Amino acid sequence: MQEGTIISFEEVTKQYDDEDPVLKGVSFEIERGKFYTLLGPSGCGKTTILRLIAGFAEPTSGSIYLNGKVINHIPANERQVNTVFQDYALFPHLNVFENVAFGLRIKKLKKDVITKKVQEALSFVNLVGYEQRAINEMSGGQRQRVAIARAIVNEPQVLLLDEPLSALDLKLRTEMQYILREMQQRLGITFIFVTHDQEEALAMSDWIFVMNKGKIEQSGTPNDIYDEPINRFVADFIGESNIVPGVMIEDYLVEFNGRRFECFDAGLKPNESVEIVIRPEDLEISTLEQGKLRVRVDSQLFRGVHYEISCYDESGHEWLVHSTRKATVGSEIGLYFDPEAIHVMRFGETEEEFDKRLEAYGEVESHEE
Ligand SMILES: Nc1ncnc2c1ncn2[C@@H]1O[C@H](COP(=O)(O)OP(=O)(O)OP(=O)(O)O)[C@@H](O)[C@H]1O
Repeated sequence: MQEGTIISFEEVTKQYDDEDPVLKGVSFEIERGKFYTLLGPSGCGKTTILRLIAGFAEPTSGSIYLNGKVINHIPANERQVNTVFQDYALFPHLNVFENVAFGLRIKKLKKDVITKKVQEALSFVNLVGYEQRAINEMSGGQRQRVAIARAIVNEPQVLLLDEPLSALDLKLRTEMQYILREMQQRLGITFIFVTHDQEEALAMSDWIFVMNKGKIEQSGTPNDIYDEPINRFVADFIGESNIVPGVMIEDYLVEFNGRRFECFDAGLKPNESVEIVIRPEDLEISTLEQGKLRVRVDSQLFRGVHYEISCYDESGHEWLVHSTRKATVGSEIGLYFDPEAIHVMRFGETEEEFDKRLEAYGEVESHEE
C-alpha cells in the first residue's frame, strides 16, 4: 500500500443471493485529500462500492482497508466516513440547525460545542442566517448544502457522495459542481463521488474510475481517460467518438478506410486488428484535396459553440465532426486530422496490459532522445 493511501480495495466481490456478482474482483487505491469519481452506467455497481466503504454492506470476498486496517466487518458508525445521499435524506420536521446538529447531539457533545461546530459547517456552505428555516422552505440547491453541512460537521476523513446533484436543474447543477469542487479543496478531505454523467466526472475529479458491469474498466485523470480510452466502452462512454476498425501496418502506421495513416500509438504488432478512435473536435473540414477522408455531409446542428456535423464516407461509416465552420448538407467535403488525433485501441486489452504498453512506449521515446 502506498503512503498517502486512505482506502484500498483488494479483489473485492459482492454477490446478492444466487444472482450474478454485482462486483467482480474490484481493486483500487484512494489517496488522502483528493476528489475521486466512480463513473458508469446504471447498475454497474457504483453505489455498492460506496455502501461497502460506508459499512452499509459487507463484501462477499476480498478486503477493504481504511487507513491500513481491514474494515470488512467494522460497523458503519465506527468508520470516519460520511455519506451525502441523492435525496439528501434530511429530516423534514427539523430546521436547518437541528438537521446539521443531529449527529453531534447523538454523540452527546456540549451545547456550546454543538453551536460552534454547526455554525462553522453552515458558514462553510454559505448558509449562515438560515439556521431556523424549515427544510421545506429551502430550494433544492440549499437542501443539498444542508446535507453537505450535516456530513462535514462530523469531520469525516472521507465523504461519500451518491449522485448528489442529479435532482437539480442544469444551471444549479453546474453551480453546485463548482461549489463542491472548491469545498473539497478547502476542506482537504477525500471525496468519493458517484455519477453516471461523464461531463460532471471530467469537470470535477482528480481521478476517475470508469465502471462497467461490476468491474473497473479504466482509471486515471480526466485527461488520461478522455485522451487515451483503453477500449470501445470507455471511448463511447466518455465524450463522443468516431470508432472504426483498422489494421496495424507497423509501429506508427495504421490502415483504415482503405488508406494508411501515420499515428503515434506504438507497441502494437503488424497485422493486428485494432479499433481507431478520433474525437469529433479533432476533425477539421477541408477541401477534398487537403482532406484525409472524403465524406458526404448528411446533417448539421448548431450547438452554440460549434456545429455538430454528421457525415458518411464511401464505405458507409458515420463521422461526427464538431466544427466552428459550417458545412453544406449534401455536399462532399474533406476531413483533415493530425496524426496525434488518431488513437489506436487493441481488442480486449486490460488496463494493466494497456499501462504496460504505454510505459514501454514512454521508455522507447526517452531512449531516442
Ligand atoms: N440489496 C440488494 N439486493 C440485491 N441486488 C442488489 C441490491 N442492491 C443492489 N443490487 C443490484 O446490484 C447491481 C448494482 O447496483 P448499484 O446500485 O451498485 O449500481 P449503480 O451503478 O449505483 O446504479 P445506479 O446508477 O442506477 O444507482 C444492480 O443490478 C442492483 O439491482
